[in-house]
Amino acid sequence: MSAILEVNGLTRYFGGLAAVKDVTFAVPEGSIFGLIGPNGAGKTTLFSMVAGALQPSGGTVRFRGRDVTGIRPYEAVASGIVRTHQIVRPFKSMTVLENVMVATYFGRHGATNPRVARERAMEVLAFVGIEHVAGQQAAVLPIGQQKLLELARALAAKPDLLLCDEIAGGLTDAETQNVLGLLRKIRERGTTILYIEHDMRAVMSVCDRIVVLNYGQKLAEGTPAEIQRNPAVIEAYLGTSAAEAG
Ligand SMILES: Nc1ncnc2c1ncn2[C@@H]1O[C@H](COP(=O)(O)OP(=O)(O)OP(=O)(O)O)[C@@H](O)[C@H]1O
Repeated sequence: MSAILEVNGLTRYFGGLAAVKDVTFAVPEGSIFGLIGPNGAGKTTLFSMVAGALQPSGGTVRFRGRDVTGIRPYEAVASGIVRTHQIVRPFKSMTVLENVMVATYFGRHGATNPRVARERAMEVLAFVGIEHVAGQQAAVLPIGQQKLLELARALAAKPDLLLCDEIAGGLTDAETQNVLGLLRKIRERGTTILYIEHDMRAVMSVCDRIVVLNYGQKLAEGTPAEIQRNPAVIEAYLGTSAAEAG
């Protein structure tokens, strides 16, 4: 299977701190690819560089073989790279439907008029299962539905590569299972997913392959089974929880 995304030697400094340092991996097209690591490991920084929100200090990002290092966020979306945010940020005074309609105008094959935008937005809301709250104000949704709205907004831009940042954070077990089912369906429809998640059970159950970051560097890469028995990964996580407990 060919790689849709290749990051090579990707590096980002904040002052003297290397938040991401010399990270290299390739994401196979059509996979769910996990990005995990203890707090502060550099996951969101790496995501932001792929999404064009943050300039790398070094290294390259290639998407479908094309060098997209340092592109602007709108260029990333236009080329098919779309992210969700860990902290969801809907337009709060707009309805759920309006929030998704806005997103349909962006991305490849963007909507060209309100009728198309509305139709497409309703389709996406039905896909994630919140079409029944389409007319509600986004601000009043409970967290579970806010996360689904965040996912719907990203999908409305028709990504080829969906960057999914802790979509299961703060959800109940049942809500998490629902979201994981949606990620699998999204993969079935041909969209590749790069997935940051703290919930280990979620990551292990849904990912085809996983990269582990620690202190900004790649610590390990492999299948969920390989990662679960990797001594360096176990130590990084136990070390973190021991430090937190202390
Ligand atoms: N804008 C910034 N300015 C300065 N330092 C930053 C900035 N963004 C991130 N950092 C630092 O870079 C490191 C990596 O942070 P990052 O948010 O990428 O980690 P993470 O793995 O996503 O963490 P978490 O799991 O807690 O979300 C941390 O030490 C963080 O404090």
